[in-house]
Amino acid sequence: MDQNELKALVGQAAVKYIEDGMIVGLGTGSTVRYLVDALGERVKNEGLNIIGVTTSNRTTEQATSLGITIKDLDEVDHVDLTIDGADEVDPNFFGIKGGGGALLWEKIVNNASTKNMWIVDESKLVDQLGDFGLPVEVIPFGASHVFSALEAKGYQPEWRMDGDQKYRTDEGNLIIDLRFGKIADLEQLANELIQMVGVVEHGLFLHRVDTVIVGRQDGPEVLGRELSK
Ligand SMILES: O=C(CO)[C@H](O)[C@H](O)COP(=O)(O)O
Repeated sequence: MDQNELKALVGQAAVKYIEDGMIVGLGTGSTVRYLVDALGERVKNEGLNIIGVTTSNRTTEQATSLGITIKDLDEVDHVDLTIDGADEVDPNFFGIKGGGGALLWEKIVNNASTKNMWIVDESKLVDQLGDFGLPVEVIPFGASHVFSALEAKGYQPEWRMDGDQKYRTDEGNLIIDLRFGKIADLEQLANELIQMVGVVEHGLFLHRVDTVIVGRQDGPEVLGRELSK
């Protein structure tokens, strides 16, 4: 199986954890696209009655086109289960997210959710986080000063680009990718970044996930707390 087939495999495995009546957080990315396709099938064929809360405008567009009911996070009082992708996952289920630029809404929906599941192909599993790079979302006002401060710390920042323009998140913010390789102290870096004025969020997701479904050549492997299905 190639990487896309492994992504499809975990998307289809994860949809089985969605139960009638749930409020479901829907992540962003190419792996989650397969999940949303499979969820659309269940809504259409089984009459599954769920409410989705999305983490990006992209996911909202896909889900609504498939007949999935979507509400804003502020219209619901809780989220039962959020299923999202990730860019790197370590043995503690700590991860890096934001490769698709949706890290801020993803972290907010994750935080509102009773249970969180990640779906990844096996290439995303690493011993130590960092080689992917670490996305940091900053507000546009004064962003070059945040960039310079990150440069001065030796974090090798790069602007996330969209063609010849700086990439804009759904929230209208900018993303700076840090490229300094493996991260020695995750908690320390997470605290340091979130305290920088102008930084809105970073892509380190620590202590945030219960279950990871990994797409392997011999089938999906469920790691961590098995959620009922
Ligand atoms: O964090 C994300 C978007 O902000 C994605 O979940 C992450 O980039 C994984 O994407 P993909 O499933 O396309 O590999």
